[in-house]
Order: sequence, then structure tokens, then C-alpha cells
Amino acid sequence: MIRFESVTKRFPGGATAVHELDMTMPAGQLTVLVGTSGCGKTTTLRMINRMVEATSGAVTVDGRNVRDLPEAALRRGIGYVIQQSGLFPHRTVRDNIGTVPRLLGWSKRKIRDRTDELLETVGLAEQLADRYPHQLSGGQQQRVGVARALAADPPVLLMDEPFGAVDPVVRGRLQEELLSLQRRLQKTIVFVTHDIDEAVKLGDRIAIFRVGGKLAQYAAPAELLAHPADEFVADFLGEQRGLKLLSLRSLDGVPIRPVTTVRADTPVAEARSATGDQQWLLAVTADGRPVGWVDRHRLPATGVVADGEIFPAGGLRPDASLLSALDNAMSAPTGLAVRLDEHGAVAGVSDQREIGELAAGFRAGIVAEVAAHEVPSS
Ligand SMILES: Nc1ncnc2c1ncn2[C@@H]1O[C@H](COP(=O)(O)OP(=O)(O)OP(=O)(O)O)[C@@H](O)[C@H]1O
Repeated sequence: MIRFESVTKRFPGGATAVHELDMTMPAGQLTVLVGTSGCGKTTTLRMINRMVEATSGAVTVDGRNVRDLPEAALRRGIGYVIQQSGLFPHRTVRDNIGTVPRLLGWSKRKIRDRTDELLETVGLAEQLADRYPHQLSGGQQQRVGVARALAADPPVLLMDEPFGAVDPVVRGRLQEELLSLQRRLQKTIVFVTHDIDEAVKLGDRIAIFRVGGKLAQYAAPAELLAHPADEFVADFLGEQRGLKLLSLRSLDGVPIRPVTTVRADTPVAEARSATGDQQWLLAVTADGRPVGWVDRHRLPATGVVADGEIFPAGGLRPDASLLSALDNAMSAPTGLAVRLDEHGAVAGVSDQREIGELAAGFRAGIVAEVAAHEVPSS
């Protein structure tokens, strides 16, 4: 657990970057610090590994004041990942990842084994190990940065806009990978970002800062979205707050109904006779993956089903959110969301009305929970 007790940081020249900050970042959880530029996020993060010294107050890691620990020992227990990876340009991927183990005096063999393991953990092919950072894409460099930070298995990981410099697609993938890594490793992670969507996706808890390093609100994402403390927080959370809330809820509890499917390569005549009087058919591949919705009445006179007009159907994996489900249903001519099994094959469909009902119940539950917290105990 990391704890800030009345921590202030004033830089020489007078700027108060952080003002009397009190907050606890729970062990094994991912805490996101978010806020507009200059509000003190990076300063807060760097006070944990003492790259910045607090002016007053105490920062403790697992009960020990960071001031009382020798810097080298402190930093050995804290991995650090920054934007644009911060890799050493003249060292290979392998040497970059092995930086801390080498400082710790590990044997060559042990460093090699650990590096191989980490390449796999962060999803990098082994052939990349002997390349230099400039020979990698931005996303690959960030992966190496994460691997390097994890090398000595530190319990704490500080991440300062680690995915800020990569394109949105790669960024989404890196976020997913961080979440899956965290499910396995359960590090105490403090993650800085400007991006509220990234915060909502990744954070167990989110701290929203105002300029001057003041906490505007610190809560779980669902609570923030359902119940922002004030207008500043509401503005920061931005438009579509309600929809963002739905991104936090899985589809558990939304029934999966049967759907009439037809293979896209089925001859039209056969498809017509085999599918009864259903207007909409879901065309699928040979292994059952969705291709799209087809209007039975508008099938071409000859050829196969795929020769007709097809409305792409997408599909929802078992861990998809209510938001994706509503989006999927609303984009379909049928108003039905296509549900997939874990292999990506069609499992059935869900009705947008039933998805909407669950969404309303989810919101009501959060509002009730927040209200219950607010009732003063007698
Ligand atoms: N070394 C320094 N010397 C003087 N002032 C500093 C120093 N580092 C940061 N500051 C000031 O402290 C305030 C907080 O900076 P900090 O980098 O923590 O903000 P941030 O929220 O991380 O911003 P950004 O999102 O732009 O990175 C800013 O006003 C900044 O100018």
C-alpha cells in the first residue's frame, strides 16, 4: 500500500505542484491519477520513488517512509515506465530489459532466462531481443519499457503516460495487455494519464486532480461516473458519462436467444428453403463466425448468400460490456446484438430492450450504493 499523508511539493521559484495531498493507493490495485496538464500528477508519482522529494508530509510504501530508505533500495522495489519508453538507445532489447537484474548482480544465465520470460509476458517475439530500440515500433518499445520495469519483479509499478505516444489501435491493445498482466501479477500500480477513457478502462480507483495538486475526487470508476462530486469533475468526465458507465458492466444476466444462421457460401435456393419464414438471417463462416445480417426477401435470384447485400454484424465476446452490446444492437438492422462464444463463433443474440433493462438496473444499483455510503452512521 502507498500512502500520502498531507504531502506538499513546492518547487524552488514558488510553484506549488501538490498541496497537502492525502490519499491511499491500495496494494495489488491499479490507481489512476488523471487531470489536466500541470495539475501535479507526475510530481505525485515521482514522490513515490523519490525522483522528487516532498517538501512536507510523508509518503509511505508498505508502512515505510520513503525518506528513510536508501534511494537504490527503494527504486529496486519500484518499476518505472514512462512515455516513449525511456529505453537506452545504444542497448539491445535484451540488455535494456536486463538493466536492473545486472545492477543486482544476477548471473548471466538467470538474466537470460528472466528476459526470455518477460519477452513472452509482454507479447514480444524472441527475435526482437537483439534489436535496438530505434528498430522497433512505438508499441513494441512500450512493451520493452514494461518488461524492463518488471524485470526484478518489483511489487510496485509507476507508469507515467506509458501509452501516450502510440496510435489509438495499439494503445487499446497495450491497455488490454496491461489489464491481463495485472490480473496475473497483481502489482500495486500507479498510472498517470490525461485520458479519462483510459482511466475508466484501467483503473480500480481513479484520482481526479485539480491544478495545484488538489484531489477533486477519488473513487472507483463507476462511482465517479454515476456520482461526480462537483461540476469540475463532471466536466472532466466529459460527455457521454452514462455511456462510459455502461462500459464497466459485463453482459452477465442478459439472456442469449437462438438465432437462425446460414453459411455465407450456401446456394440461395437452399438457404431460402432451409430457413423458413424468418426475415433476417445471420450469415456465418464455415466455423460459425458472424459475417453479417441478410434480408431473406432480398436475397439475389442466383448464387450464394454472400452475393446478396450483407449488413456487417460484428459480435460480442463473453467479456464484452453493456455499452458494446447496445452499440452492436443499435447498429444492426434487427436491433439484435450478436453474442459469441469464447472461440468467436455465434452463440446467439440478445435483444436491445433486454440489454437496456439491465443497463437501467445497473445504474440504479450504483446510485443506491453511493447513496448508502453517504448516509451518516448513527
Ligand atoms: N522541476 C520543476 N521545477 C519547477 N516547477 C516544476 C518542476 N516540475 C514540475 N513543475 C511544476 O509543477 C506543476 C505540476 O507539474 P507536473 O509535471 O506534476 O504536472 P502534470 O499534471 O504531470 O502535468 P502534465 O500532464 O502536463 O505532465 C506544474 O506547474 C509544473 O510547471
